[in-house]
Amino acid sequence: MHSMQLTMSWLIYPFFSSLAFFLFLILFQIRIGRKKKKSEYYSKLPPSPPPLPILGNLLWFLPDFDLGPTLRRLRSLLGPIATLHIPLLPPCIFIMDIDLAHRTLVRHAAAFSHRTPPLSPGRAFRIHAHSINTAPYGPRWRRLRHTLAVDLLNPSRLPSFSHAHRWALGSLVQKLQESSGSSGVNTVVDARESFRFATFQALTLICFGDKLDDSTLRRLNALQLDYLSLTVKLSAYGLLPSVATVLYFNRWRRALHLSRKIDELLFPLFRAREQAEEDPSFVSYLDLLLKLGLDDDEIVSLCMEFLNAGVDTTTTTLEWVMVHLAKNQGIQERLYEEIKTASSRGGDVQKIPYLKAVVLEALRRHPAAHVALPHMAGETVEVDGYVIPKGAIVNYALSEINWDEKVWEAPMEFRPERFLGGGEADIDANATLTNRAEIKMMPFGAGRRMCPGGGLAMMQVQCFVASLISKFRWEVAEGEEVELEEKHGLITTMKNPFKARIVSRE
Ligand code: HEM
Repeated sequence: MHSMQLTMSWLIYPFFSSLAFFLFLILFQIRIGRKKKKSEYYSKLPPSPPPLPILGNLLWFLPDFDLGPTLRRLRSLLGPIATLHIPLLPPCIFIMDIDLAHRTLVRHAAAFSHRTPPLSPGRAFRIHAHSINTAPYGPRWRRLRHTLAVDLLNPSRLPSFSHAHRWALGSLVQKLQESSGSSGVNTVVDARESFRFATFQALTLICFGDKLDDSTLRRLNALQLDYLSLTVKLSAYGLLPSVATVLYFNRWRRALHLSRKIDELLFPLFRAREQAEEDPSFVSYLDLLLKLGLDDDEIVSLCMEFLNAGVDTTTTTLEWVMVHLAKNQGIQERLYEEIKTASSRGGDVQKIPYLKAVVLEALRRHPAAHVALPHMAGETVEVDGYVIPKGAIVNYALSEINWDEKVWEAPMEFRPERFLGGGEADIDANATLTNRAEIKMMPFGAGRRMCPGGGLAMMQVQCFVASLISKFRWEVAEGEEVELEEKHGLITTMKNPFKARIVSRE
């Protein structure tokens, strides 16, 4: 009897919840339909594939909601600006061209610097509730962003974080050396896991100001990973929070539990830092946040955003650089020689143009985010004869921009030389990361909402690559194929993690 009841509840529960969901969809569609008819703007929206009744263009995301192929099809069918109609959402505009991206994000900055409202305000999601990326465009966002982008991460302060990179690299290199045999050869290294932990370690020091002990680091790392994977699973909250709470009650409870565990770990760090003596040579993110008069919930949210936004994006960029260096031994040897020469002359390795070019090329070829965080039009704007109405969701397809054949020769090839003098990106490497008129790619976005951590990420990846190349020769593990296939999630990663063979150079 018990098992029968259980089976029935499993059958009935999804049936009624799906029925409720579709009824809601139909009612909502009718409501949107009425509004659309009223609005003259809808006839002037950027082109869209013919929408189906109720489902709109939802089928464009099938079979697996993989945005990469969807954007490519959309661009080849409709050109550099297109609309997709998704049930329950305002029109979703996709911009897939550098010039259009620049005109909207930089020239019409005030209109396009808004964000869509955060997923859900519930307790379980408060970690996302107070962050910079979800903050509405306005004075609070400006104050928080200034704290991160200017007070903490302005270029003149970046060198003060070099001890964080040295600390993390020390552990990483030791781990790699220990795992290599007496011959100095390590057959297979699961690069992603080691890189991720080292990146996480460095960012925790910049964030919290103290070197966390190994057990705290590992606990926080595990909680952060759990929280990120739940965030993906709970993305349905963006559409229908109340339905999602019922459908995914267990996940919602887990998010609540995780969020409490994170508090238990972080609150004592906050109290300890409040008591610590100030060190003018190194100010952490937490030091700055504590001075803003925010409450603990807000500080947890901002610290977790720092880690969530920084760790996996930086790790995946580092992984792609190392994959290409292992695959292209010529590029690796040239880089090694340049690093050796600069070090022997006592020069700053970070300033080697070829090193920067290699990292920029990895960011161009494999942007960690194929689409920037969604922007929202804060006012109605006309672009190239189309109307982007107030409230529309505006998405920037960074991968399509970075791989545009009109801008880049053989865009799918890995050619760091593009970023050197005389190369096709005929602006110096730094300029590609600023708001200059002549941007050719935008792995960090552009305009007022551009990634505030770009400089730190560049510095960290360059520093890690220089050290890893100086200590070891990186090869593709025997019998392993290097596939450049990508997997889309919160960020885009390598589909099959990189298995490397490393040989000590010492
Ligand atoms: C390779 C590493 C990174 C990449 C590729 C990357 C990329 C991006 C992109 C594409 C955006 C969205 C821009 C837009 O919406 O127009 C963004 C936003 C953001 N990133 Fe990064 N990021 C990286 C590292 C970091 C790091 C290290 C931090 C923190 C220290 C960080 C913090 C943020 C924040 C707070 C935002 C939201 C900005 C706002 O809404 O005003 N990112 N990032």
